[in-house]
Amino acid sequence: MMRKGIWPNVAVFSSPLSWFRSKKFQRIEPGGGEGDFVVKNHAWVDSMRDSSPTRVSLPGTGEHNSWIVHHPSALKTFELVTNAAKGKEIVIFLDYDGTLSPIVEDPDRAFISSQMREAVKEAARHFPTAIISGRSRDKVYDFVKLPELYYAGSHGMDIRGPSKSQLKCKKGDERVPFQPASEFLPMINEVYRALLNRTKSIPGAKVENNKFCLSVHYRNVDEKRWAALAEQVRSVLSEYPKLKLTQGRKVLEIRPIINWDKGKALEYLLESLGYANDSNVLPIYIGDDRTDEDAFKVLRDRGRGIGILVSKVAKETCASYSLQDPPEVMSFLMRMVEWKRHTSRARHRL
Ligand SMILES: O=P(O)(O)OC[C@H]1O[C@H](O[C@H]2O[C@H](CO)[C@@H](O)[C@H](O)[C@H]2O)[C@H](O)[C@@H](O)[C@@H]1O
Repeated sequence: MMRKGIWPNVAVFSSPLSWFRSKKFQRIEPGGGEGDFVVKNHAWVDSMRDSSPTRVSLPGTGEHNSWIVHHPSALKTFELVTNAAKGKEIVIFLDYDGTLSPIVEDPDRAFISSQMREAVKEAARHFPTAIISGRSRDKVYDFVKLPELYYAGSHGMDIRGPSKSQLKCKKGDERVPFQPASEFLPMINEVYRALLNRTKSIPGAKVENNKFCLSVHYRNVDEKRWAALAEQVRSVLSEYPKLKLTQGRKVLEIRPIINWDKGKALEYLLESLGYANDSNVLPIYIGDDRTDEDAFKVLRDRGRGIGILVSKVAKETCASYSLQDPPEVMSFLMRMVEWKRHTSRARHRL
């Protein structure tokens, strides 16, 4: 199942379901010697190709059917969700790309629809709601434009609460962002410039500065040039042992080696909201990408909370439910709001 990867300490998997079987694939530590870069057999191309979920088992296949039994649709089994939510304070966590907005070719044009914005706005009127994204906090805010939300940008390394909200952060002034990787800012900017320079000759490559982390996109790079792009990234990173590489959907993500991820951000936000060890709270996390697995895992390990993977195809995941795509995420949010209104009205009638 598992093959030697392109990057030092990264595994490459022969089937998409095996992506998630080891955490090793997500944690790609730079700094390995030239010999660690396994160019032979083009294993690295497989790794980059595997980050696209189009090669996985599709609905209707046996593999998908058995997967859906273990990760049922959160819409089709909505009652299971509301049964778990009865009498609990719900907190909603949302990923951005692939969850609130569809995956598109140009990362700068991954707009949220006005209907989705409205659904998120309504959700935030009834439940504390946060967006946890790999993008910079400012960029995700520019897309979503809802001041009433919590935003965690740079994979949770830049967290800020709503400016005008009745929600109170227990950790003090919610308007001061929490930035556990602030010391890495100069290094990230330096690496951003180096990557811009080293990848400019590769048509379609795009380097995105997400403030405390960077993305190198290869969605629009001819597959024949992926090797060249990977080599440039590897070579830059080999000079920065305090940075590591992870992979998302046709993107190489570079970030500081600190013990912080979307799962830690979720815990931080729950604590800030005063729900640290509260058995009366039910966090719901919805996301589509590998980095969201850190948050799903936190919920699974706590034994409280609901993880929902956005995917049309079977993938190994720590989430317990699934939704197919952003339109289904929107329907789910609207049903949560409808359910909340209904239960509040019923309570008032008592
Ligand atoms: O945590 P997320 O909010 O899901 O951010 C993860 C990455 O999302 C963006 O890239 C992805 O979406 C793009 C637009 O649809 C797509 O073109 C790209 O191929 C995807 O990887 C964002 O641009 C990255 O910086 C984030 O790391």
